[in-house]
Amino acid sequence: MAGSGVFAEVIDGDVFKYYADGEWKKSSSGKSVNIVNPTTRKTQYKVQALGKSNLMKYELLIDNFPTKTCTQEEVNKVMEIAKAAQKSWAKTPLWKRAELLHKAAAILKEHKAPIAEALIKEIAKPAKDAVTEVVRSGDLVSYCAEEGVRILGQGAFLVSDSFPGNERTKYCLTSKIPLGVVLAIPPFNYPVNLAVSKIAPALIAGNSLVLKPPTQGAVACLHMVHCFHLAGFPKGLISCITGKGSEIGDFLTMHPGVNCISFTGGDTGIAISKKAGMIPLQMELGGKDACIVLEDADLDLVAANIIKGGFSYSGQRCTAVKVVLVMESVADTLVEKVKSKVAKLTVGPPEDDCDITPVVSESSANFIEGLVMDAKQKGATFCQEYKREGNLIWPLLLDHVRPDMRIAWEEPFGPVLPVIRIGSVEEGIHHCNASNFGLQGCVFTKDINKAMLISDAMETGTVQINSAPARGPDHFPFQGIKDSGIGCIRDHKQH
Ligand SMILES: NC(=O)C1=CN([C@@H]2O[C@H](COP(=O)(O)OP(=O)(O)OC[C@H]3O[C@@H](n4cnc5c(N)ncnc54)[C@H](OP(=O)(O)O)[C@@H]3O)[C@@H](O)[C@H]2O)C=CC1
Ligand SMILES: O=C(O)[C@H](O)COP(=O)(O)O
Repeated sequence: MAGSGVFAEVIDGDVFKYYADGEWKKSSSGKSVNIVNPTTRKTQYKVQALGKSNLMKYELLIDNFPTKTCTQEEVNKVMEIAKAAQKSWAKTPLWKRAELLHKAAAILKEHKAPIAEALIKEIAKPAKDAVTEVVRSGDLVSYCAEEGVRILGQGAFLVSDSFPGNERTKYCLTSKIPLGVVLAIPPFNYPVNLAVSKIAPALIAGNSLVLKPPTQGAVACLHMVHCFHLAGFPKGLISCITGKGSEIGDFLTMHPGVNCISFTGGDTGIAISKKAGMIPLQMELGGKDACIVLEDADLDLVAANIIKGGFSYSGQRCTAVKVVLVMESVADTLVEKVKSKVAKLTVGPPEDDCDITPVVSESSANFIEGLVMDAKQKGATFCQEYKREGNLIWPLLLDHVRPDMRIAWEEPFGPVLPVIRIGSVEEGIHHCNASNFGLQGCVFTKDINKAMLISDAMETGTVQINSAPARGPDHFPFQGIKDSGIGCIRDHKQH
């Protein structure tokens, strides 16, 4: 159970502690943030928080750090310690860094049950998917350790006479060096996996790491961090600061002690990019992944992939299929096939491992409902009746969606999928490229030549051919373009 057994020291009374300097601590702010269970809509957990009063002092802090409240001091201390810990970590042999990461991965996988439980309670992730997220995260940590040893173990040797006008009078040796303190901010939908995808590469490369977990998902993250603690990483190398992003986000992202920010989330990432100073940024942001369906496509395969791509974790994936662009001549058949599969999706609590579970928050459910009502008002065809109870929204396919509807462009992050009927492939590509997002997309056709041409024409980081968009397996390159991200490995088309 979360907060018990080896995790007992992570909690004090009913409030989870934050992690700094190799210890679990209570913030002297005396404040906590409630984590609301999306299913029961009641407080499930509490974590330490920076209070509003700290935020009011924020401007003064940015100027010259004169007025310190306790929690400001706590964060500053974390940054100071992280810097010091990084210096000696960078001198720790690569193989030793890898050894510790392998150990953390094993501990993480051993303790998957309580971490998965937190994912079920905090973000309503279906039970099996919650376990998968933890196991996949452990595997990713190990993979980073293995690859890191190889990649970081290599450098380059250059000689001067390979450049015109030079004699062989100079040699150049290069190797990869750490950045320093990396600030990692993952989103709610994969809090553990998208945290370790930042933590493991940063650590193997000799950086220290300050994690600001998403509020929904914070308890799962704290448990994950404890696995790194149990593995025996040096004090101060990893810290985990909890609190609402809206309250502590600016303070952290503009902190002078931070040397790199790795962020995954929504538009917040664009705001951070504008505010952060001249430091490397890695941004994995939203998407409006298009699924282009040609006349010759295997429609059973398409329907199965639309269900998997559009409705897994209730559509709360950046890589979810978020708009279907289907040729008019096969649209009726495809919509019927998808409709019959939607009818088979189970709807209910994550504990029962239902396909469709409550979305993360009431505000998220309200936002989704707003998109649905806009589409209704503008004449979209509802393939199912719209139904909502609390945060639980039944899966909904909207046919005959037109570009003047918000759902044609906006990311619902919920189990609602628009279908736009197109008269030509060019029309589909045009819609895809008119989006401000460019994360992934997919194309379904039996003609590989057409598939390659269309995937080249789609302005997205990745295009899957005859398969739904997906980030995993986790070692595949993953990069969004336009408003979907910067700073990751880019320009890959998967087939
Ligand atoms: N491209 C990709 O790889 C992925 C992208 N996403 C995208 O993430 C979004 C959904 O995730 P969601 O968690 O709602 O995204 P948000 O952008 O709302 O939040 C992401 C993280 O940022 C924190 N945060 C909030 N405000 C600030 C701030 N001012 N400064 C710094 N940090 C802040 C949040 O903390 P708190 O929770 O406390 O508010 C959370 O940890 C979708 O748009 C989705 O497409 C999701 C997964 C993968
Ligand atoms: O939010 C997301 O979409 C995750 O990064 C998805 O990972 P997956 O596509 O491998 O499930």
